[in-house]
Amino acid sequence: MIEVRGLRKRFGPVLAVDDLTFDVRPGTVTGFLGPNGAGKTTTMRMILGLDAPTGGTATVLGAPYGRIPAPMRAVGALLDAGAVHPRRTARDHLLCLARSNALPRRRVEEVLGLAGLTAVAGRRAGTFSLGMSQRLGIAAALLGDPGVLIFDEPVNGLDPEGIVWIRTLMRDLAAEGRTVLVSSHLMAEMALTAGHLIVVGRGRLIADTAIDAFVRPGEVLVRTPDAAVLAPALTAAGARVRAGEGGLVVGGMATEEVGRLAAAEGAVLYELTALRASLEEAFMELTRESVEYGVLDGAAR
Ligand SMILES: Nc1ncnc2c1ncn2[C@@H]1O[C@H](COP(=O)(O)OP(=O)(O)OP(=O)(O)O)[C@@H](O)[C@H]1O
Repeated sequence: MIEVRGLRKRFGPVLAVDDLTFDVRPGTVTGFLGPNGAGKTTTMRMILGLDAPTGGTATVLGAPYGRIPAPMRAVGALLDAGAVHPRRTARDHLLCLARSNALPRRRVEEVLGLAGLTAVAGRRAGTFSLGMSQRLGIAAALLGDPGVLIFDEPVNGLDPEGIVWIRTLMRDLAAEGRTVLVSSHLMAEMALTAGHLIVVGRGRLIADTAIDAFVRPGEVLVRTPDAAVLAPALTAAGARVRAGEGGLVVGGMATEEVGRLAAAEGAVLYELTALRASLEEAFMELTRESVEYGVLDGAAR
C-alpha cells in the first residue's frame, strides 16, 4: 500500500506536484498516467525518498521510505535504467546490490532468469541496449522480492517481445498480491496493463478511477429511414435518443437490444454501430486542459 497525502513539490517557479492525494492498493496494477511533465517522476521520487516534498506526505506500508527497515525487501523501483556502473557486469551489479542489502546470492541468479538476462549476465552493463538496461533495472527492483513495486515508464526502449514480457510480469506481480505502481504517458499501454488509474496533469490529480469506469458507456449509432417510428419506440423502452453522426445516437441501450427493437417495429436499418469512446480519447479529453495550459505557459515565457 502506498499512501500519498497532500503531496507538493516546487522547483523554483515550477509547482511540479500540486496537492496530490491518492492510494495505491495491492492486488492490481495501478497506472500513473499523465502527459509529459505532469509530475509523475517527481511524485515517484518523493515516494522513494529521493526528493523531499515541499508539503504533504508519502508513505509506503505505513512509513516514509526513509524509515523502512531493509527497504529493498519492502519496495523495488525502476526509475532510471541508466544508473548502473558501465564497466560492471550485470551479474556483478546485482551481486553488489544483494551484498549491500544483505540479500542471498542465489536471488541474483533468480532475478537474472526472471528478467531474461541469464545469457548476458557476464556482459558489462555499459554495452547493454536500452531494452537490456531496462531489464537489468527490473531485475534489481525484484531482487529483494518486495511487496511494493514502482516502475517509471518501464516499456521505454523495449522491443515488442519485451513490452509483452513487462506487461505480463506486472500483472503477475499484482496477482501475487503485490502493490504495483507504473507510470506512462501512453493511455493505450495502460489500458492493456492496469486495473486502476491515477491520472495527473500539471501536477494535479485529474482522476482516480477503476479502468472500466474510465470509459464512458458506449452509445449506438442507428441509420434508418424509419426514424419517425424507431425513435419514439426507443425512448419508450428507456433509451436516450438524439440526432447526430448522420443518424440516431442511442444511449443507455445495448446494440443487440436496439436491433431487436428495430425488428419488432419493422424499421429498416442501414447501419447499427457501437460507438465506444476509446480510452485514448477519454484520456485526451481529461488532460486536454492541463496540456493546453502548458502550451500557453510556454508561449508566455
Ligand atoms: N530537478 C528538477 N529541477 C527543476 N525542475 C524539475 C526538476 N525535476 C522535474 N522538474 C520539472 O517538474 C515538472 C514535472 O516533471 P516530471 O519529470 O515529474 O514529470 P513527468 O510526468 O514524469 O514527465 P515525463 O513523462 O516527461 O517524465 C516539469 O515541469 C519538470 O521540468
